[in-house]
Amino acid sequence: MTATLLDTAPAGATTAQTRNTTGYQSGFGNEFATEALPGALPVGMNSPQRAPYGLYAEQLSGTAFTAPRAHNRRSWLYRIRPAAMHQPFTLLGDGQSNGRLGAFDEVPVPPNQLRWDPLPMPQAPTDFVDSLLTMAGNGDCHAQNGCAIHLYAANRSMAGRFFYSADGELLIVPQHGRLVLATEFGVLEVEPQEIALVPRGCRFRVELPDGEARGYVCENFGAAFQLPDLGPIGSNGLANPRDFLTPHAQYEDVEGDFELVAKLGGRLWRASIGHSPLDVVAWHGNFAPSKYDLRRFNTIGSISYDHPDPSIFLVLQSPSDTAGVDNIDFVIFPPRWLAAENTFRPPWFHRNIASEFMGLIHGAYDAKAEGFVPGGSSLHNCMSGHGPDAETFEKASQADTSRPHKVDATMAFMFETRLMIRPTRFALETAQLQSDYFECWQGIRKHFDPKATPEQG
Ligand SMILES: O=C(O)Cc1cc(O)ccc1O
Ligand SMILES: [Fe+2]
Repeated sequence: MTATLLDTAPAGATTAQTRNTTGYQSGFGNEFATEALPGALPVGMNSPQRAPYGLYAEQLSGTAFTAPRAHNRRSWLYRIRPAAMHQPFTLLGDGQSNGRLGAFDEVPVPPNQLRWDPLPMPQAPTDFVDSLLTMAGNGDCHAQNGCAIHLYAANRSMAGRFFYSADGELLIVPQHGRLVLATEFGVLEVEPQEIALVPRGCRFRVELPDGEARGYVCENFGAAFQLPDLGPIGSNGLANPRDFLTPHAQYEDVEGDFELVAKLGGRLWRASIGHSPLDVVAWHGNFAPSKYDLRRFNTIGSISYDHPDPSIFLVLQSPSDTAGVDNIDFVIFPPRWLAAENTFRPPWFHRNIASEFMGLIHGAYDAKAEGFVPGGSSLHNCMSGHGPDAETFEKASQADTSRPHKVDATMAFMFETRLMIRPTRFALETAQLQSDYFECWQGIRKHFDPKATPEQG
């Protein structure tokens, strides 16, 4: 958390739009320092009377000024024009993309298990921001707790348009198609099986190098995601800090009739802006976007008996004010060996205090034989009974557990939250909702035989 890394673009990189191809800076939440022009970062102070190259110095804070040092996040940006320079914001349409965004307090929360097919790709040209569709959420962005869970399915790059969310940090989980996130801090390229973290307030544009893209977004209203403590696991394992990659500074010196879209209070706002806000020539600090390849996760599991709690698959946590009870846990189910002996190896039947929104990036999920497809979603709310479907139960309860088995070619994930997850009206009314999901448990057979010996199970 303390390394200071300084990188400088090669001298002469003074084109209006720099394109940095030197990769990324490594480490989760490091004190980074990066400049696209040599000497653009002031030395020894943050706010000199005149910043180098005629740049404006601007601080972006991600935590309260007085937050404990270990949690304090802020960056200093040296930019061509300050972020304040834009026309006044007005609501973008109805501020909710015609009801597609936000509003997870409109319908009662059903205790039913819910599952959805993937969103179809749009017919009309639709960029990332316009495509955002809220499936569920909880807490309150005004109170900075809880989250919103959105899907995106876009077929057009954002052009002359920039976006930021003041409501929350964005955890973007691509499922289909790559994304180029051109941010104030530099450029992140992410593909399915990678994730991106965009800090609250960070302005960015989403380009689609494959022409279309689909995925999931968890908008974290609460404390920024952090790596979990490892306890007895030791000093390595799960998601290793060095695998989080942050861009080098990269700037655009471009003027035009552009649009800045802001999300605040669950509404979208638009302002005209006469220049690209991606004009940060140098920055330093620990509040910056990053990406992480989920395939680098060091999965740890049972090598004796019993299926472990899914907290063993925790990638990132947004803590709440209660220790160990997170606002959000981001958990993955990556390829792994199952070795537990005499054990029912897939996820067990369960009801949890926490609520679970799941997505599938590719492959199949080991608790469901069919119906949970890549790009699809499921929601099992607080105390809703769920677990393996009938087919999975029959197979796994008869399987040979004397040998390890590889769960391969899969990547599922879960946004698990402390608060119950409230689906939107859209989520409950869309044709993608699988009305027959409950059927997957109806074929479960009664095996109970009070005359059997206990060993016969
Ligand atoms: O419901 C699910 O499939 C997620 C899950 C997986 C697991 O291995 C244990 C508990 C749990 O909620
Ligand atoms: Fe579960």
